Amino acid sequence: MAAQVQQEAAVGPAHDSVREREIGIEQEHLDRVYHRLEEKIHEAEFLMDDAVKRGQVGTPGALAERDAQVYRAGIHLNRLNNEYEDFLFGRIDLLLGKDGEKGPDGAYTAVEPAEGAVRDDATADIAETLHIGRMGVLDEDYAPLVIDWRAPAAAPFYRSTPVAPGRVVRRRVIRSKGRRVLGVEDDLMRPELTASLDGHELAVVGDGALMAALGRARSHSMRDIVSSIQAEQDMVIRAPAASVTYVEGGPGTGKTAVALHRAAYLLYQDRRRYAGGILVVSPTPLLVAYTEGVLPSLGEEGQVAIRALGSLADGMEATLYDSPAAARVKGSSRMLKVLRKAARGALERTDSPSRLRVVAMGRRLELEAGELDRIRQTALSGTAPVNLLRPRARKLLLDALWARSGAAGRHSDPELAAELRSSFDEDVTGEDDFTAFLDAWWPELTPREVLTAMADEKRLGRWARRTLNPGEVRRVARSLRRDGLTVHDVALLDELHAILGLPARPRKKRELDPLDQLTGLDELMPVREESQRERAERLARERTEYAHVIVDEAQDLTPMQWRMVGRRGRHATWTVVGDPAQSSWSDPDEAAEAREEALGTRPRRRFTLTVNYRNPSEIAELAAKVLALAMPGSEPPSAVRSTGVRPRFVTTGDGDGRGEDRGKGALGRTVRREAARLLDLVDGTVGVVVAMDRREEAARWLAGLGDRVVALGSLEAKGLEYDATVVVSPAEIADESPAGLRVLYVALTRATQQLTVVSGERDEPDAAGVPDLLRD
Ligand SMILES: Nc1ncnc2c1ncn2[C@@H]1O[C@H](COP(=O)(O)OP(=O)(O)OP(=O)(O)O)[C@@H](O)[C@H]1O
Repeated sequence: MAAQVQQEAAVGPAHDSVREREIGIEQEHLDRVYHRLEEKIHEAEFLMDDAVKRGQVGTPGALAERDAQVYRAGIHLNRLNNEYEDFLFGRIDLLLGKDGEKGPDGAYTAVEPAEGAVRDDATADIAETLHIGRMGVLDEDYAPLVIDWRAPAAAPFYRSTPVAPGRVVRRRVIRSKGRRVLGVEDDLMRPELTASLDGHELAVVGDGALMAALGRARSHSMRDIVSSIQAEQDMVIRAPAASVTYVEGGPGTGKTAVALHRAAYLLYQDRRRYAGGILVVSPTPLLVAYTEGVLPSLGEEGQVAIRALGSLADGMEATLYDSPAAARVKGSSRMLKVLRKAARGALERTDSPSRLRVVAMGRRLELEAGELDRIRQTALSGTAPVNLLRPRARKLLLDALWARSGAAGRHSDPELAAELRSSFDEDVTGEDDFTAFLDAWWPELTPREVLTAMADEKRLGRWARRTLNPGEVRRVARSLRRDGLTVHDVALLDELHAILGLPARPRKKRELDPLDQLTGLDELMPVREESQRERAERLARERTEYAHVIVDEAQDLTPMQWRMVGRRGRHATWTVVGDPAQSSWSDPDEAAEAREEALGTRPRRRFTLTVNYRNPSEIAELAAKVLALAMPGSEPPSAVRSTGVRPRFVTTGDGDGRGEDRGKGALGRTVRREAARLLDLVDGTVGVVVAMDRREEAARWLAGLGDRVVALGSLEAKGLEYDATVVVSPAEIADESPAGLRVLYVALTRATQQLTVVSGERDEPDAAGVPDLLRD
């Protein structure tokens, strides 16, 4: 709601000369900021040069000094070389604060105005002006030229509203590119006041920065929202990192944007604590690619790993999808029982030896199949990791052979008996036959081997008895016989990794670097052989646990995926963002249970986001009809703007359909024509969303239309957005799976400007082309 209130409060078109003057004022400030930055660059370059010279001395003292200098200079250079758009983007003009105390960033700390700051005749003086930007800059007297957007002093820029203005009189968004100020947009938080700054009345320019941001064309990369974060979003971004922060909100409420800004905020707050890494879990590689530019634009990348669910486990990169029926079984927590049995059962391979023969102390000893089986079962009792049980199995084999040898009763003196036994063990284990037997009979299993064994329907049927029904066994076994890994296989492999207890892979030896001793700070260094990105990648590969875990689109994680993610944040704090109404998982209750288990007993702090910043109201209203079917009684978020353009409905039919184009291939031709039409109407991207098994076909329909348009399966559309979308056959999408209506709700909420719905016959369109599912 905050956004709407602010929009109404914006004061309309100011005179052009006022606008020019205000832009000039901000330009002067930006010039000062750059001047100061240049001084810092010179200082940094000097420090770097000097440090290199000192480094040549080579004494330990000089080395430590060099480290500290290089480190400080590196921070400056690294940041200054990243000249982002909107380096400086905000300004607040404030009334005198209550207590007149200043915080470490040089700004007054009071949130509320001092008594008497507003005079009886509703006039007031501006006592403090703060500029907000991507990083803090102090002038030569340590007064703030720019406040970092994450600093406490910047909070009123985001939090202040006309209902609760605090000290803020005017909130200004400044648009700049490099060194040039392009525009300013003001919101008055205290419109009833006549406020003066340096003896002049405060000017008000523009008609709303938020609307300008929302109306911008979309590209294939998400933009940061640092200059227009809304109050309810800011509450989430700055929530303390204790325990679990849980955020719900409908489509387009900014959950993904908020989650990413929160990562940047947490790093700013406590960089040392988050040296342990922040993991952002995303549902698809497409969403990872879409969002991965946001953190670098906020000046953060080294410590944050954004991973798709299919790439979360070591070295895997799964992009294939299972059929909904197979996915439903593979994602279910029932698989845990099956995997435990499979991990044990997979020890019995077709080439497993059925007898053990050794010669010890001059005697030929033998263990038969029955005895070996019994030993295996004894060794496997309990829940210890299978690969770690090999020493126990080895010991049991030796016990059995010892019993066969008849030597057990030979000595009554315990010391002599122990000596004899130990030389017996040495004798046996020194034999190549014994080692070869052990390797074949108790091989060290890998998760892949076990998963491959599960592709055998008969064996899987045995391991899944009383857990899965025969139809489910068939589906899982068949899906595992396919080439390539599916996204759901990755969670199974990760679980098997835990069940088997593979010894950790030896870490690659790294050269000793004295800079590494500056824990958690070294990723800021620019002058290194390894780039920040490479380092982040390497750390992410080596890292198995994180200090903070952010789960995006949390409603979609299956129980098995929750277990996988949970293992990466056993000692972490969490931010979990999602929308139950968009869940593509068939059994939300089962997933909720697994989520609760992964998050443990940590206290939860809950937030709800209520404003849809993506869809115009015309599209949001249509989507709400599907929401009412998918989750009766749930409230859609309220759309913040309207475009006046209603969704367009087009019918078609292969064969003898009722659409304009009825011949064979009519659907493809129609979709292509509609996509081309939208490409003409919008400047940015167009997404064509189809049922999952039409993906390849749809890519062919769009061939040659250029890279502003993409074809997507319904599940791939998750979290993404486009200027315009074509949703193809709502009925096909809804019928795909038990969660089909919720998936359709996702598909219908991807557009920022225009939506076209193309129906086939299955959609039963009415005379106006509106499909059955989208009618009142
Ligand atoms: N305060 C804001 N200022 C400007 N743009 C915003 C703001 N909040 C959100 N947006 C924009 O709205 C769009 C939707 O945001 P986002 O993708 O984070 O929503 P979401 O809640 O994750 O949606 P979904 O549930 O559909 O995935 C994005 O383009 C985002 O940049």
